Amino acid sequence: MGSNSVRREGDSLMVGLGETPPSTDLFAEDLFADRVVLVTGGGTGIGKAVALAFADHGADVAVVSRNMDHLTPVVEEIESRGGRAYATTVDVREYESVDTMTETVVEEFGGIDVLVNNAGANFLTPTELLTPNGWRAVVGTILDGTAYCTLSVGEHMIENDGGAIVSMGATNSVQGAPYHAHSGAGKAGVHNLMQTVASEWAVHDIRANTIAPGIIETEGVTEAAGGELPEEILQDIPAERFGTPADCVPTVLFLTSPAAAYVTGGYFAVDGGQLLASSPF
Ligand SMILES: CCCCCCC/C=C/C(=O)SCCNC(=O)CCNC(=O)[C@H](O)C(C)(C)COP(=O)(O)OP(=O)(O)OC[C@H]1O[C@@H](n2cnc3c(N)ncnc32)[C@H](O)[C@@H]1OP(=O)(O)O
Ligand SMILES: NC(=O)C1=CN([C@@H]2O[C@H](COP(=O)(O)OP(=O)(O)OC[C@H]3O[C@@H](n4cnc5c(N)ncnc54)[C@H](OP(=O)(O)O)[C@@H]3O)[C@@H](O)[C@H]2O)C=CC1
Repeated sequence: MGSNSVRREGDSLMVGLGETPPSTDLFAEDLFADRVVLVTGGGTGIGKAVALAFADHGADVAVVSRNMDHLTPVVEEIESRGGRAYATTVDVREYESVDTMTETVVEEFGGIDVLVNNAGANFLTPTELLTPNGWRAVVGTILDGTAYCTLSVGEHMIENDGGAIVSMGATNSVQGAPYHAHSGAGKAGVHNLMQTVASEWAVHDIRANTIAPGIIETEGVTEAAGGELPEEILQDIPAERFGTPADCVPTVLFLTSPAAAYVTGGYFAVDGGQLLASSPF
């Protein structure tokens, strides 16, 4: 535990930089009762943790991605906890596929109240080695995918009296950094898109916000980093640890709940302080 933590022994509601408690210790059990939540990339990593948490708070949850093998276990897990869940495949880079996904989920659950644009892709590469296809694979998933899901589900939300959208950005969108040309540009676009949507769709009772995870330990980021997260990175993280999917969950739940009714167009880093400047001394 870092020296800046305030923590009492055995107290799960500590305030500080320790572990994030399970959302069920923080939010009402029925916070999302009668709500339908769609999580893209909901079969792995952060998306899976978010999908399970929404279900724990009463939501009907749809998880979508390209590969059913990732999704089926999440549906089974939610159903085993007594919730309702549904999975369907989608490639968020293809608008037709996205529109079919929206129709299918609306047909299954009768509507969509919350959209979590979580599907993502990344790999690290020197910019001069980035091929047009590599650019498209990443920017197509991050930016086109977020835009297509927002347009398709947004149309439905506009017709149906509102909703809340949260998109996963990344701290690498704030300033350029080596090996992130595609990912950084795509994530910057995601935040800008959420701000525009927030400004235009407030009249439709739709809120849109961006969450920027720092480095969250998942199989996806480990693969994107080339198989291992270098420990040296921890020197730049005041919390002195990598994040976990559980660290991202409460911010997603807060931003899509009525507690955030006046919060839209925002950018929320969940990064253990990674974006803060390092000491000049
Ligand atoms: C160390 C700290 C890192 C901090 C990063 C923090 C910011 C963000 C983090 C995250 O987003 S973590 C989550 C990442 N999760 C994933 O990436 C999971 C999904 N990943 C994928 O789907 C693939 O890895 C993919 C490559 C991103 C997409 O796969 P797809 O099947 O669509 O494409 P391919 O046909 O395999 O390849 C397309 C194109 O891209 C080139 N390419 C793929 N991998 C690499 C690589 N590691 N290095 C360089 N180039 C790569 C591939 O060669 C193809 O291009 P062409 O050869 O056809 O020109
Ligand atoms: N982990 C981290 O350190 C950070 C993560 N983020 C962002 O958070 C989000 C989740 O990251 P994380 O959990 O680590 O990543 P994962 O790799 O675990 O998750 C990515 C998910 O996106 C899905 N996906 C990828 N491409 C597509 C596509 N074309 N269509 C539909 N679904 C797709 C994948 O499922 P499938 O293969 O079945 O399609 C997978 O479930 C991403 O947006 C990521 O960029 C941002 C900053 C840091």
